[in-house]
Amino acid sequence: MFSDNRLRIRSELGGSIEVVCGSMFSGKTEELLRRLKRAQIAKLQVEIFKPKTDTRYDETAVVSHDLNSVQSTPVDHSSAILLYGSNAQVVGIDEAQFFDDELPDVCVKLANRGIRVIIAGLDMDFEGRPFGPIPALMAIADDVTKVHAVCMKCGNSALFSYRLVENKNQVMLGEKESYEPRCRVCFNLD
Ligand SMILES: Nc1ncnc2c1ncn2[C@@H]1O[C@H](COP(=O)(O)OP(=O)(O)O)[C@@H](O)[C@H]1O
Ligand SMILES: Cc1cn([C@H]2C[C@H](O)[C@@H](COP(=O)(O)O)O2)c(=O)[nH]c1=O
Ligand SMILES: [Zn+2]
Repeated sequence: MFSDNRLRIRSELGGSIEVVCGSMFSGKTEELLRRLKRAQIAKLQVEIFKPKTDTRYDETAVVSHDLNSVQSTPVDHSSAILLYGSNAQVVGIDEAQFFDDELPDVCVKLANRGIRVIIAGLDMDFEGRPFGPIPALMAIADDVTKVHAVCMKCGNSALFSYRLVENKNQVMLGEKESYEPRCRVCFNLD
């Protein structure tokens, strides 16, 4: 399991960028919430953001598939995080794949101010293509954690999000009715 001790010490010195990525249902939001909860227990000032467009479970809260949740600030552009996150010691960002291409620069600015930035998002879309700013964030991160779901076809480790409905738009909000996690073999079956 990821240990945040090393990064916590580093963040006191100069901030850091952590990325939690993987397929849908792989536990990205749970892992983000776990790290943020530990920061809150440590009495650090925590601010959480998500894209305004992500209204799937709730307009404002970040909610995991197991319905654990925490209040957040929905923003329509990554630059707003610089403004609203200015007093934070730890900034959490969920569903980061939906943000604009300025998000990596915003995260670097926050980290350079001494802030620990924890980002969760899909690394690949339903076609297995890199999704939004996540690949660029992975490149500049201090630490990248790739989590895996369970393949709904065979039970192996899943890294892809298979879309069950006919829709070719890259962005299509949904959950179990529209997507299932699959391993590489099962993702390429049909
Ligand atoms: N196929 C699956 N593989 C793993 N976890 C699953 C699966 N289907 C449902 N879950 C549930 O989803 C939870 C993870 O939810 P969440 O953290 O919101 O994932 P993510 O943010 O990566 O989509 C798991 O703890 C588990 O209870
Ligand atoms: C693969 C894929 C997913 N989405 C959407 C579907 C969900 O609303 C979110 C992912 O949420 P999770 O917390 O990771 O389960 O993204 C999409 O718009 N396009 C895609 O290709
Ligand atoms: Zn499989």
